[in-house]
Amino acid sequence: MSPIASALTIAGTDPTGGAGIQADLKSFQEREVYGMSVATSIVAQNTLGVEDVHHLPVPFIEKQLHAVFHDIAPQAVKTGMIATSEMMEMIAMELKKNRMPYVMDPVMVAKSGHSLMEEKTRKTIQGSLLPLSTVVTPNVPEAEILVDFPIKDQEDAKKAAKVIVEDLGAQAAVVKGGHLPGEAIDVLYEKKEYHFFKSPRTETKHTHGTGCTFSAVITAELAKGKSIPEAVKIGKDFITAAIHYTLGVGRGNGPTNHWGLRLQGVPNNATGGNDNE
Ligand SMILES: Nc1ncnc2c1ncn2[C@@H]1O[C@H](COP(=O)(O)OP(=O)(O)O)[C@@H](O)[C@H]1O
Ligand SMILES: Cc1ncc(COP(=O)(O)OP(=O)(O)O)c(N)n1
Repeated sequence: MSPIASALTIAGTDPTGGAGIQADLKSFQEREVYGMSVATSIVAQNTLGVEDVHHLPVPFIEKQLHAVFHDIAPQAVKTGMIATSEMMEMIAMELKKNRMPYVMDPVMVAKSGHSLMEEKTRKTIQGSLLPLSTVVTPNVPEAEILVDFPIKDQEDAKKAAKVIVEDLGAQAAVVKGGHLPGEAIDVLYEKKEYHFFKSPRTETKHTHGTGCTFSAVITAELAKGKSIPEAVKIGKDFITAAIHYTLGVGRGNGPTNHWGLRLQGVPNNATGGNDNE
């Protein structure tokens, strides 16, 4: 029997289940990867926005990491919301001791506009976690902060992905295109090559946690031994379906449908979810 692939998410929480470690665990499960999670910050949020944030003490986050690493070794790890430099530096130390494929989703601001990363931490990321990362998955606003220039179109996105790899030290970078107009096109730069992942844009407000879900699926696929382009392709297909087959829950920006990919080809979407045709 082949060993069970397992993945670890190190991120904040979302009690309504659409983002953070809750979304990551749903994504791991959908990809048949055993999911584990370490909480960094407890976030009181829903589809309408963020009410409050409680950062866990760094030693307690470290204890959670040791509890995982001393018992069930993950084959891949991702980080999501890491709010403070102190958290980031401790996590970087732990990831240096436990080397494995590492996806960094540089969560900085929630879709509601609430900051999820302290201002000074935005620069810490470049000297700590970014050089350790196998794949970095910034959206356009996050990429603009990392590379310190505006990203207005696909050419800028290509330039940013290349800078994140060649100047900032990531092994690969995906600059996601959800915040740019037109089709949803993500640009991957890896091994001096570009790969483009394109999907029609679904006109919907229910895109809460799209970045979390996308990066979690990439993590799950890397845990199963897929190449970076293969993992990103599956992540793209997964998030495209998750947005398309929206659940329509929540009074604000609702979550995506983590079983959306299973609905493709199912007549009348027998297992729930609305078809965003
Ligand atoms: N309305 C949409 N329709 C289809 N795909 C989308 C849509 N919005 C975002 N995506 C895709 O979802 C993923 C997340 O992208 P993006 O929204 O840019 O990141 P984030 O969720 O971190 O802000 C990317 O693969 C992007 O192409
Ligand atoms: C705990 C936590 N992590 C990440 C997010 C970001 O989700 P969202 O606000 O939907 O923004 P995207 O990055 O997915 O566009 C969050 N809200 N909470």
